[in-house]
Amino acid sequence: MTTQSFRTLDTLDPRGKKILLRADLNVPVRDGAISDLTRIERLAPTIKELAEKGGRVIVVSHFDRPKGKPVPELSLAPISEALARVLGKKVTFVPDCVGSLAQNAATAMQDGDVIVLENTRFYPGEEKNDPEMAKSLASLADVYVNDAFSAAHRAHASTEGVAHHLPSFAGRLMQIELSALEAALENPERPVGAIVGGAKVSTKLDLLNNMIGKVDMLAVGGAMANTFLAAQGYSVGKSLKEDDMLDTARSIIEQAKQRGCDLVLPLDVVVASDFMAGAPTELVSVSEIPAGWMALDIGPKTVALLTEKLGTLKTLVWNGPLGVFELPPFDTGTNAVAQEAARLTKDGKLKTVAGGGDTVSALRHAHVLHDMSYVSTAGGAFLEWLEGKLLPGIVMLEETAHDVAPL
Ligand SMILES: Nc1ncnc2c1ncn2[C@@H]1O[C@H](COP(=O)(O)OP(=O)(O)OP(=O)(O)O)[C@@H](O)[C@H]1O
Ligand SMILES: O=C(O)[C@H](O)COP(=O)(O)O
Repeated sequence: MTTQSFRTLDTLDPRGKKILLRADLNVPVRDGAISDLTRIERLAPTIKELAEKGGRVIVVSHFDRPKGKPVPELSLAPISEALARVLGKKVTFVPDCVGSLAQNAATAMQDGDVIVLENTRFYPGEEKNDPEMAKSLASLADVYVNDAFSAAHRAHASTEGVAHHLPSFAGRLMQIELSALEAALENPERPVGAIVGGAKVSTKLDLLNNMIGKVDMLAVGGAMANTFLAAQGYSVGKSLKEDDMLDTARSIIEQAKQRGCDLVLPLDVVVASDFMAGAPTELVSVSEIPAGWMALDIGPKTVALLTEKLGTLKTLVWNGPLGVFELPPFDTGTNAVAQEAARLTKDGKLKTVAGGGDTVSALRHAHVLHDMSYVSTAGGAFLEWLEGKLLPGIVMLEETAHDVAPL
């Protein structure tokens, strides 16, 4: 999968054209307000470029999971207002996506106008990738631009189906996301390492297997590491672990050896008697986790080991926290390693690419989010990409790249 294999805005003259722009306006909302504008801010350059060149930009997106029915609280109306503020430009919201309101609004557009249509997931055809819904969306526009890397793992009408019916292009954010990910894993400056943390081996099995074949060093942290430690015969008390994954963990350890991947596991951990702030804690070696206690963070010897390993790398991919970062003091290990990665990145010694919802929260919590070389806007799509899966939204852009003569 390479960015060269699909068309970009470099070969699109948008003047006078109606452009169906698939964005990802699925922004986090807390207490009724957007809590993070990153996705909107990262999308804005594509819209600005298209509108400033005289394109008529019809933005479509899903928001949350309304399951094919209109849910008033999940309307894109307030998000289109936020988009207007970020763009510093009028944005018209259309409370419809495939019906006559959308058709009329698209027809009435002038060069440089931007409209946002209602949540694509208010319609059952979206997630079913219904060809009728795809055709209906396509009928609104002359060309399709997909700028939603973070939704590219979904084969939906607005991410995949519509590209069968219109000349299709990758937007600027899509291009940037793919270039950054390719630079980290497809053609990285070596040595390349990965930090994979989080809760469960079972949800990251494909990712671990794919990483082993691609990286020179793989550090496993978080509760996932407990499963690996248990697989090596350590007693991990009442730490979160997956007993049905012990054989799998052993096979990953063996595979890593065979493929020359340095698999790094914790040497020491911070344990607590209870999963709560203020619970008594102890720092122990992984061979001394007391019965009835749980490992909730990596310890200082592990931080020192990871610091040493990071110093040998040129490229680092990070997904998943190394401990329960939401509950101090169990954020200490994640914070320390994140700050070291940030320091090396700022010094120009390391290229760091991070992604995933919890990972972004953990890096923000460690105050280093903006010090990484690249932080993906994607959660699930980033994980699937790390797993080595083909993402339908991107496959479609590639397959249709030569269908219609460039506009
Ligand atoms: N030692 C541990 N014990 C229990 N939970 C842990 C431990 N280390 C990390 N976690 C928890 O793992 C969770 C993150 O894991 P999860 O696999 O769900 O997310 P993720 O894959 O990092 O998220 P995303 O896909 O959004 O990047 C965090 O809530 C964190 O508290
Ligand atoms: O937030 C995301 O990861 C994307 O917008 C996809 O959302 P989904 O998991 O609801 O398909």
